[in-house]
Amino acid sequence: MTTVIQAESVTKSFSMQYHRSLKQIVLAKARGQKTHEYFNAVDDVSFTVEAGESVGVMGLNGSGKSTLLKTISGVMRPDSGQVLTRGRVAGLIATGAGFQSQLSGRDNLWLNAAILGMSEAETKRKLDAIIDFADLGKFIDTPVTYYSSGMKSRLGFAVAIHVESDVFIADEALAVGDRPFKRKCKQKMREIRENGTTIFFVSHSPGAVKQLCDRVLVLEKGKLGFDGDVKEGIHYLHYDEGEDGDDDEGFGPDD
Ligand SMILES: Nc1ncnc2c1ncn2[C@@H]1O[C@H](COP(=O)(O)OP(=O)(O)OP(=O)(O)O)[C@@H](O)[C@H]1O
Repeated sequence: MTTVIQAESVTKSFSMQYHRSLKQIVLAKARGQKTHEYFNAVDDVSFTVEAGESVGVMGLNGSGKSTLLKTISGVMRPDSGQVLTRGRVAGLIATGAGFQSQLSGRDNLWLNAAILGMSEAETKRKLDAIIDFADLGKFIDTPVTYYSSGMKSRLGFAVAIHVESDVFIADEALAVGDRPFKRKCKQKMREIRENGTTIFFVSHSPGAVKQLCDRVLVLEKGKLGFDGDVKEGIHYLHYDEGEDGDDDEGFGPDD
């Protein structure tokens, strides 16, 4: 087995600001009050992912999922611990990250492809497929500044999903497209998985995680609370109770 992601005691902390203006900060300091506090968004998280595994990352809002994803993609550095990855890591970390709003969708496609490490030849080869996947019609040649958030998401995802990668990482919260688009993304992610690409997928949707993943990590206030079987992980989170057990959010179950 080949390890493609190795996270060792990964910790990322942020500061929580209590005041917005300089005046408030100065007043608070003069009164001897705290102006900010540090907290661990990701707290001493360790795990390994083997090549070909499809791992879901679940947890309540603010539990550190996106932050963990960013440390794996290299967008953020852990404050302590380390993340080692093998091969090309690509995916959707932030909708429209790196988009230049005054440039057209087509120009941004080239730009985004370059940012994600695609060569000119690779982008040329896949251009039609990416444009076809984004399905933005004439809007592909209008400035991105006029795009809706869903349209940006379509373009970002279309590029990311066509990058040949060893590890594909995706934050489902960023796939804000409409239902047919989500269905298309889900199908594409299944294909990627069948091709043997390792998947690291942040989701709130038990249905999507059950369909796409063979293992789940559950984060709790930045700590790794569970690592193992998908059904057990969903049960650990109590996401299998009540009506939400088989939701159709995100890339959820087939329609
Ligand atoms: N750049 C930042 N600066 C300060 N705090 C941040 C930053 N990014 C995230 N946080 C904080 O870190 C914590 C974890 O955030 P994160 O986005 O990783 O959570 P999440 O599990 O992905 O949440 P959600 O399910 O709501 O998307 C939150 O308390 C958030 O406010």
